[in-house]
Amino acid sequence: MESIVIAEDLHYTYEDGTEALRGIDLKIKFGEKVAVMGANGSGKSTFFLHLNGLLKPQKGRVLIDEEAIDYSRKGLLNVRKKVGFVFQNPDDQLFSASVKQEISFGVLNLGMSEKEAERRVEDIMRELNITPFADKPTHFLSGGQKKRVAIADIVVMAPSLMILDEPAAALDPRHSRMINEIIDKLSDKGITVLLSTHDAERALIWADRVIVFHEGKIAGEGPPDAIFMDDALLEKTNLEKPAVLRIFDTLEKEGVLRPGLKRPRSMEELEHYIRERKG
Ligand SMILES: Nc1ncnc2c1ncn2[C@@H]1O[C@H](COP(=O)(O)OP(=O)(O)OP(=O)(O)O)[C@@H](O)[C@H]1O
Repeated sequence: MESIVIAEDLHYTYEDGTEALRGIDLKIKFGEKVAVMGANGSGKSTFFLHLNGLLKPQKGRVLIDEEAIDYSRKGLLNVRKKVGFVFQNPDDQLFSASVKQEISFGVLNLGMSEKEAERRVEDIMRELNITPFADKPTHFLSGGQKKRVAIADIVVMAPSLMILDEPAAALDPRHSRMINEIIDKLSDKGITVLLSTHDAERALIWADRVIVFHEGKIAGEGPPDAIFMDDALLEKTNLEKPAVLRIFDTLEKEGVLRPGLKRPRSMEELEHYIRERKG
């Protein structure tokens, strides 16, 4: 089985007449790291809500693990075991009294023994550096701590696919770094990760594939270095070219770097090219 997600011709219009999705066709492979980009209101969140059955397409269909979503109660439970969704705002997700109760809630409902559930919860809390505030009420946590708990809440359920809606939004640089490291660990565990972000630099470094939403459709998709060199696409969809590619472009055009070098994904790679040239 190679696709964890198949979306076929998804259409969705909200009650007030907003056409949020206007024909989305997409496949996501197991283990892929996918960044979903696009302006505010382009349909990213609406699309995500279709992948765990929170919204049902008005036209088209979604297959998870190559099976069409069954929207019965039992079918949705089955989908939600496979697809974990981390909301943009943790306050929409966290509702238990303490951090530990919050993270335990879902696993206890999976029907495993209390001992096994406890072990999983302890492991995840250690891994995500949550143990020091395990007994705190969730509403007293800082934004960065809440975000980690919201992620732990989902990882503990061992989903095949994790969807994160702007995971680093509103976090300071240290906490964004922490979240990025956690996301790397998810991929290392073999979890397919789909995230929305406005951070082009991060998408360039991290993603296997970037998918660009525009007015409820997919305006472009491909490896990040190709997407971010497509000036017409960037212009149309209001995306910024990452600084590292802008500088690389200029250095190449000005003859500072020899032509034909592979496009760098990070400032470190670009620095390496510049140093190599001197030496
Ligand atoms: N509950 C709702 N009722 C009516 N319209 C909605 C609702 N939720 C979203 N929309 C509209 O649907 C369109 C797509 O919104 P969506 O939240 O999917 O975009 P997005 O790409 O995730 O945006 P952002 O980057 O701001 O999170 C927008 O025009 C939005 O105003």
